[in-house]
Amino acid sequence: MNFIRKPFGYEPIVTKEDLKKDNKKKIDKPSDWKGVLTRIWKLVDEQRFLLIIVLLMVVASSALALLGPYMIGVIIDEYITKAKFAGLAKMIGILVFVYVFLSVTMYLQSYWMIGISQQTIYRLRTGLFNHLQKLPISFFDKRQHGELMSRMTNDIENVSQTLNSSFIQVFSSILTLVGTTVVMLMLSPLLTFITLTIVPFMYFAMRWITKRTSKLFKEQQKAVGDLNGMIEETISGQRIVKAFSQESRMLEEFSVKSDRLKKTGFWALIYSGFIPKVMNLLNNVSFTLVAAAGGILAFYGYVSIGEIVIFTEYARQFTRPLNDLANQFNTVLSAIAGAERVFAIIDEKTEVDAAMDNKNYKLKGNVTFENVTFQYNQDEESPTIQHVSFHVEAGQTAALLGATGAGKTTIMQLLARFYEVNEGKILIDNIPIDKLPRQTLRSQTAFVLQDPFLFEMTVRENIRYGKLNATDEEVLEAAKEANAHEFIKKLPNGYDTVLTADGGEISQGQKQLLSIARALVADPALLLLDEATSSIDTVTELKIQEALERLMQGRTSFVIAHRLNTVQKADLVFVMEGGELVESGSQEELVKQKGRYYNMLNNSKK
Ligand SMILES: Nc1ncnc2c1ncn2[C@@H]1O[C@H](COP(=O)(O)OP(=O)(O)OP(=O)(O)O)[C@@H](O)[C@H]1O
Repeated sequence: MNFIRKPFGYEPIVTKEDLKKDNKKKIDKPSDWKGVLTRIWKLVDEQRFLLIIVLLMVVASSALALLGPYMIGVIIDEYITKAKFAGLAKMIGILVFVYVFLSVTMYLQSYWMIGISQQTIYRLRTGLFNHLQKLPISFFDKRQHGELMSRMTNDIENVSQTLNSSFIQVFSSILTLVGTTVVMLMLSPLLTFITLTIVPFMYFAMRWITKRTSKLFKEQQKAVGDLNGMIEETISGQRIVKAFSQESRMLEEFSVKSDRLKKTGFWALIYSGFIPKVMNLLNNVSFTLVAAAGGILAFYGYVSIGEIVIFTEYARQFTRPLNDLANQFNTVLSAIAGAERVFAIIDEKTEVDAAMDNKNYKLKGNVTFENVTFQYNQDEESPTIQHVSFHVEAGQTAALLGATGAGKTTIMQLLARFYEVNEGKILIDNIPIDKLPRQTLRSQTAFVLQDPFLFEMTVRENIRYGKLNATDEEVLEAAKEANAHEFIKKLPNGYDTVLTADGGEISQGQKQLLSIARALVADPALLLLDEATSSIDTVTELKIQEALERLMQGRTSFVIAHRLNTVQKADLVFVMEGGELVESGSQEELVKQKGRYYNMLNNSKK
């Protein structure tokens, strides 16, 4: 049976069964909250002095919040009912001062706490980003980009929000609760008992509501995530949507998701809207009870009118921190869980270079593979690369051939030390690759990929990405050599044209030319090229060929070749099959062997 009835034609969202299930699952909880809190504390503790001031401010504001109502009671009993108007003005003056001072302390505590939390978050965020930069490619292989983005944004934001407000709120709520109870007990245990009778009702009412709202808010978040995912996909895949005339189907799908969001949003707001109303109702009941019981007690002389006023004020103050604590509980837990996920990434092992002896080594470019075997995942049945051995002299060009999935890209990735080999050795200039610091190796290696990645910055900066300290002249020179200068000149702002992310407004061929210019600026000893397969017009293709030939001159180059022309110009040809190097040698040697390369050659001529 559905739990929520159906006004306004909206379908019920939460059922009793859902709530039962949800109770079992519970919310996003950290597994080691003590460890996480200790680490957050270490970050916050860097600003210990400011933190102590904030805590003193919280103590001061909680005390002032207690003092205000107490003074009102005293003013009524000692001045108004006794008609002592002479000292009244002074007392009112002090009372005003107390409330002004209360506001000042509250403002200052949140001002300084926001400072502390922003500084803490800044360090956490920078630490996380810094760490991400040092993680091996294999780490990124295993994770979805969206998930990592969520760590960088949502989880960090969650921790930030909690530090901003929850820290002060939890501390001041506890102080207010304890302080109010103590003072109330001192004034009248009986009225205190009457005031506290409201607490269990409040607890059960809040539990009833939050059980439903937390489920609904989670549903709403999921619906928002689904909808955003779909919007992102539809916008980035707009060409495909249009090409396959899928607009109406996308619209239908969108309507379903959007409708789901409308319904969950409706119920989430309806239920959360109950909270202040129920609290208000219970407050008023408490107020009435205290006023009625207090009136009777006052009639018999057990309490004064001033004390009743103090009690009614305290009764009101009492419910707020209770409510705050209940609200903060889940927020704090989910922030700790978020922080735990952030710390889990920070604890991931980075790429460490054991040896730094060859830090300034200048590569010549002799490359040797000695019986190399490599596997991306240890649980896979057979290795991706098996017993591969070859030698390429400095300055030579080696063409890699083979069907899709044969392992050509993997050879390149191993050469850039994106992954470590499982067996065998890779030597560069006779130095084992793991004795060359990655930075030294990669700064002298350039990749030119089929679909080069361009950043959302100017053309000039995109080229300079290969060597950050390159002068404008060097960039210009590289662009000219890469045959890119002509088209760059025609862009709206020439070299200062800002490209959209991934160079959406320039052609595939032009992207290639830019990436060749980028490689030329870097002046690498080792070149790793993946020739474009996409059809590029003959003029651009010739330009690319010419630029590549210039780029390859005097450098050791590995080319995943898709054109016969490229293969024929190579000094060595490697044929890969199922992760093995099945043929290797010069053109002539392989033709003579009449093996796979020979067959490929004949097939391409047909
Ligand atoms: N990051 C990775 N994690 C796990 N397996 C991978 C990874 N990258 C590639 N592989 C697998 O390794 C094998 C070799 O892939 P590789 O990309 O080296 O082939 P390729 O010869 O370059 O193919 P293509 O010409 O299609 O690019 C494939 O079976 C592929 O699925």
